[in-house]
Amino acid sequence: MCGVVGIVGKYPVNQALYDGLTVLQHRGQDAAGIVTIDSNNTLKLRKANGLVKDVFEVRHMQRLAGNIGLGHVRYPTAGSSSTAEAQPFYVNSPFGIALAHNGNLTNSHLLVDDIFRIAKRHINTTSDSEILLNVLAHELNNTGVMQLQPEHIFRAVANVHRKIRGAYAAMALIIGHGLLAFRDPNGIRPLVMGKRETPLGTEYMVASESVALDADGFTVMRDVSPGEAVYITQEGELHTFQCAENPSYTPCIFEYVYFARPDSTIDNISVYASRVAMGAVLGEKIKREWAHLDIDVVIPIPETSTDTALKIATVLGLPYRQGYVKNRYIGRTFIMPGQEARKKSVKRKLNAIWQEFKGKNVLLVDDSIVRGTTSKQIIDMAREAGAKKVYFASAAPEVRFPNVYGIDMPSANELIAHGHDVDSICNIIGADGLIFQSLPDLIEAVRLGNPEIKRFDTSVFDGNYVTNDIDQNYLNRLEQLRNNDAKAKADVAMATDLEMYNEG
Ligand SMILES: O=P(O)(O)OC[C@H]1O[C@H](OP(=O)(O)OP(=O)(O)O)[C@H](O)[C@@H]1O
Ligand SMILES: NC(=O)CC[C@H](N)C(=O)O
Ligand SMILES: [Mg+2]
Repeated sequence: MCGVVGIVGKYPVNQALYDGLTVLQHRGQDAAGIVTIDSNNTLKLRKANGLVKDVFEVRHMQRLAGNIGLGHVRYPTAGSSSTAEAQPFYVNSPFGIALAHNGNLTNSHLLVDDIFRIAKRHINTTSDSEILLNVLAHELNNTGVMQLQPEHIFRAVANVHRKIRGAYAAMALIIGHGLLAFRDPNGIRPLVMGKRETPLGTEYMVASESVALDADGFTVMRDVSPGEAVYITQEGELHTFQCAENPSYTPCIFEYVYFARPDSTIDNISVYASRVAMGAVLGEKIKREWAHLDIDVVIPIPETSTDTALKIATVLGLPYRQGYVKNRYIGRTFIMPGQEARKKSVKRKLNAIWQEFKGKNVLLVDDSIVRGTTSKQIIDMAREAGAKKVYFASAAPEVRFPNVYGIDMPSANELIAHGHDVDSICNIIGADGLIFQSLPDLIEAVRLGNPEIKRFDTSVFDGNYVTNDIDQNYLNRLEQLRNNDAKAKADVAMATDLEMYNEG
């Protein structure tokens, strides 16, 4: 998952972009970048590996001049983790365009050849986002005009929709024009727009999550619709248009389970309320199926599961205790790039308060069990702290299928639930009992917030991919490209291609 933010303002936007990225940090911890257009119509870019606070020093911020810009935090799902694939990407023709992308294209392997043959465009990295930028650039070029009008831009986006598949919430700065943002026709990844009034006029902002708008004092106008494009000219005129032929509203349900911040509202659904609702339905299931168990206390696994766990405790009429303390200086473990890093970080990140465990039957609650890295270690910790019995509940169903839309779960074999039933997962993680939310219950909990959404992308749970273009061959290829070994090799290889991107 990545986070994107773009602003067309009346004042310098560097600080607001930085602040927006800081509150989207949970969506990507590997790299960050900002690009602005200054008063000479020059793009100013800074991107590097690392957290937002480490990537941008004062000298970089001073360089990022201008009233219009965009930013990105990266969690790689294609290519490597190297700086060369940090975003935004840039192409000089037509006009000068810089692009940032959240999501993952599912036909990028088919597009590279076409781009070279038809558009004579060279792709220098293995990032799907560089491909997306070049497809967009080619379509903008094909309009044949020097000064693009909104209809030219929207026609270009319509053609991009026709050519690319997969998930994309993307935004581009076009020199001499403005900021363009668009969302894939299934609305898999989130995108929201807002505005802020100033003495010099209205400023607009588009971002992955509403929390970025809150942080910058923008009010939410609405979500960008699946397939829709939003174009804000450099002068601050807003244009929107539905560019997809057959849009469908099928957002990724995993945003609500894990990715998004609870204080965000995505597609009119409060992430926080959806997590509480997940606790309500799972609490009822536990009541029905585990009535015979003697649970003393409900303990969340910080951070994401806390809202769900509190609700479960309320439904069960049991105490809720913060039995684990989270080290606030360690990031999210799941979105770390390699399994070794993830494993090591769990113990550095979480520590048990033994008094909450000693002699008790505890029910641990997590939002999801994906590779089982967290649950296994956390259960060991509970036992070491003296727990008598350790039961485990997951607010999401078993994750059995790879994700192809911007979450880095490329290989079914890395998933603990792949090929295992609940009893054997329970054995592997070492729990005395394990219960999962059912998929219909999860969907119901999230849909409560917006019943107009008829379907979510639930592919990691049921293997039904909303873009209808994923077959076993695709999944095999993905697995080969992105299993742990392949990723490590790609990182080493790309690291030697970097120098051209490495401006200080
Ligand atoms: O089964 P696994 O492969 O371990 O993945 C699932 C775990 O990873 C995430 O936590 P993370 O530490 O990333 O973030 P959080 O602090 O937001 O919960 C998630 O909340 C689960 O705890
Ligand atoms: N998680 C994402 O949205 C990743 C975006 C893009 N596919 C990349 O790897 O950079
Ligand atoms: Mg967690």
